[in-house]
Amino acid sequence: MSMPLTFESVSITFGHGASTFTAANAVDLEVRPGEMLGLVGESGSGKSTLARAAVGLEEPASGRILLGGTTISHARGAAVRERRRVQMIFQDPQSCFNPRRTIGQSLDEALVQAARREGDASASARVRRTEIDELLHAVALPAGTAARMPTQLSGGQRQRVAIARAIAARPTVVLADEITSALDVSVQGSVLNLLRDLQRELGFSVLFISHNLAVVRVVCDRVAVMRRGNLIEVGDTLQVLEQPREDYTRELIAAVPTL
Ligand SMILES: Nc1ncnc2c1ncn2[C@@H]1O[C@H](COP(=O)(O)OP(=O)(O)OP(=O)(O)O)[C@@H](O)[C@H]1O
Repeated sequence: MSMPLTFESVSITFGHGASTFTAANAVDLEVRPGEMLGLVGESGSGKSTLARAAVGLEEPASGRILLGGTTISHARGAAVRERRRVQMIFQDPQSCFNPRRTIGQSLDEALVQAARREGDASASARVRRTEIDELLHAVALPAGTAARMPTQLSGGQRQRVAIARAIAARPTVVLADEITSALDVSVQGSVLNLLRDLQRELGFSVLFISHNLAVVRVVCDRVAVMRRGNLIEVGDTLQVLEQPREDYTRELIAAVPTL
């Protein structure tokens, strides 16, 4: 199902009173159906915080986040199930798996949740086992991976499983937060290609958070630039990277020798 993910004047703060820190300041941003939108900006500019709010890990102090017509920030009940159409993949794939569950159990849980949300009768365990094999195949891992524990996998393998789990949730939007920066350079490209191939095949949109402007240039349709909690520029990738409107964007680009 293709729907935009919309941030409407979203502010996110940490702390209280005089020590209140604004990590996101009235951000308006739309991730359009099917696109790959890059989100760039220096460390601490609020990129992760914004993404985390879309999956309920932070709560906006004001503004709201919508998926299609449904408000998914401050979500309760049915809206929480809707929000699972937004899936986040983190930099460190180690931390987001239950260490006591096999990979197969984690994928199974995502399949069951998605089936419930869609109102499908949850398929039998045998059918789900086949689906798990297919998911692992889609991310180029052997079926035997299902029986393994997260700690028994390499970083690159775990990140493939994280992608498989996101896909199992039948996502409308995938938030990819620095998903290759903890990986060995030799496997970064294959994980990125995998995400892009699956996006094309399944049609979800991606918010691609990255410090690597060279990669953003290759994979993203549009780019949004954040600075100190403010969204300062958004546009087509080539326009933003070749004819930036903001000095800050120009400085960001100048700091990357490979461009
Ligand atoms: N739980 C928290 N409590 C207090 N401050 C926080 C918390 N989470 C984030 N921040 C602050 O909010 C700001 C934005 O952080 P965020 O992680 O969103 O930045 P980022 O742009 O994703 O940075 P990076 O590129 O380094 O990941 C930072 O100054 C950070 O210190």
